[in-house]
Amino acid sequence: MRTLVTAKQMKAIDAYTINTIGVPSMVLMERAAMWVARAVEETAGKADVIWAVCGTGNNGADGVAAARMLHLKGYKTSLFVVGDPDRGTAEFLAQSAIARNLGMQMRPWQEAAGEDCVVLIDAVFGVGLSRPIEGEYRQCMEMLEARHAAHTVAVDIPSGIHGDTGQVMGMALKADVTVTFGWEKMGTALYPGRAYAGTVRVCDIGFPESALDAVRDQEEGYGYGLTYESSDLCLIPDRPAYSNKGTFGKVLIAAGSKNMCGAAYLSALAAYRTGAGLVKLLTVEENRQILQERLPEAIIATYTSDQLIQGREEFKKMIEEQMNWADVVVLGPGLGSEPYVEYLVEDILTSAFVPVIIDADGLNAIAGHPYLTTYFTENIIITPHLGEMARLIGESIDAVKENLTGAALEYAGRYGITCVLKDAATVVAGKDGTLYVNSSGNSAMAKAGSGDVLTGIIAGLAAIGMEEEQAALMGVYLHGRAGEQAAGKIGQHSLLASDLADCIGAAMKSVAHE
Ligand SMILES: NC(=O)C1=CN([C@@H]2O[C@H](COP(=O)(O)OP(=O)(O)OC[C@H]3O[C@@H](n4cnc5c(N)ncnc54)[C@H](O)[C@@H]3O)[C@@H](O)[C@H]2O)[C@@H](O)CC1
Ligand SMILES: [K+]
Repeated sequence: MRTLVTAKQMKAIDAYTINTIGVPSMVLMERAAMWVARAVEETAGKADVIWAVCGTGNNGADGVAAARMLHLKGYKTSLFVVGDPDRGTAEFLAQSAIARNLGMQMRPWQEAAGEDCVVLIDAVFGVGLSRPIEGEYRQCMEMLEARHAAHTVAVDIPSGIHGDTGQVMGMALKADVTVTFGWEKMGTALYPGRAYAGTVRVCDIGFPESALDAVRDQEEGYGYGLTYESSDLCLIPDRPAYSNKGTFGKVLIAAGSKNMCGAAYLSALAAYRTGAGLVKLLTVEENRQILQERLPEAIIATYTSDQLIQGREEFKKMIEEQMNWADVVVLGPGLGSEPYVEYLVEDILTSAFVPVIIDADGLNAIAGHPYLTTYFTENIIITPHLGEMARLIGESIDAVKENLTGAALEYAGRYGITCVLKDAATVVAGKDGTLYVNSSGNSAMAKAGSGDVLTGIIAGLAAIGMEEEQAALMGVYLHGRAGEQAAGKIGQHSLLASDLADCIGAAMKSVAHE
């Protein structure tokens, strides 16, 4: 499990370490610069020209210090400054004085035009970036972008990427390696920042772990972000030897509509592959035969759309019985948009007292009939993609994209539910402010049916005993791991959602304790 911090949190950690613990700011900076210099040395030869392009804040000061270290080791290092050097931070002024005392020239960035650069140290902005990049800064960064250095090392975060949201603030510089300090920044865990960062190295510069606790919950009102790694797969419960199919939970999947049964099939398959003991598909009568053929392991229960509208009370009773049977429910894949879907959603939400994972058309029904949110309980997990989230909150997709974590946290907090907001780096927000950013998976998973598999995985994990929020976090991670396994076998372009489901077992097999 790794911690992710926002820019504000990181600044508070800096301030606490310096002011309360008493580690001098320059000591932290010297360590930071050593890691940056080391990353440069891994690729630069003594004959290669290295540029350190530095803003006048502390990110720039890191850059100046790293350049000085490389200069002392005999590398051809040029120092360029963007912004007014006389108005730099105290650390920037101190680092500049040291560099000059050692005979280094600090030149305005405009003088770089016409010179060569093999390795670029990007130290224009760090986590202090707070507004779009314009004017001189933009001109400088455009010049750097056009220069196409063979290798770019970003200091802390690629300049131009927002430390909290990963958004490009007007423009940003692409890095091959980002050397970051203390903890990984939210802005390089989320896209597009993640695509700009290259390989992220988290380097220890002496922040004590206690700094994390000391500044927790400051400003934002919620804690740190987290992301899983391989070793966290061991959080998935064991399968006890003395057990039967009832031990591993019963999943009910309310999904599919006339001529649409693929989503229901994929969700059910994934729930079984994740370990559920019994999976029942609740769908329209037209789907019975094909689903029975595709997945004979599943129990099939059906209804007709007429039955639903005409005999509502009868229908409600049937739904209540199904809900009593289930340990976990999936609601939505492929349900379509017929008027009866609203009633189906209402009846399930009012009679289910177990975790309910709502996806796709289930969410669309809720977006179209907002009164349905009044039935939300803490058992609910919603799994919207960006478009579904935009519909749920009545915003544009772009607005959701600009602040994925904010949108997910706000919605989860407002209704006291778990919100899985699906994107290339999926975000999960819990009712109490848990914030997870996923690090597994790949673009091969961007295909129809992938979301249906995710609902099945989360349901499967809940069925084998994980608490709903944990099942959502782990489900997202495991889904990505299955995608990595499947793409490795089948290839990035050819992967199908069913391959993803079939690779869940291999992904789970990498559990440390197996
Ligand atoms: N002692 C410390 O405080 C440490 C700081 N560290 C470095 O310090 C960085 C943070 O430094 P700063 O807080 O000084 O901030 P930055 O160096 O990231 O940015 C400098 C300043 O630019 C201004 N600014 C923001 N957006 C702008 C825009 N669009 N156009 C023009 N100016 C803009 C802001 O006033 C900001 O304070 C970290 O990313 C890290 O690299 C590390 O050396 C670790 C230790
Ligand atoms: K930077």
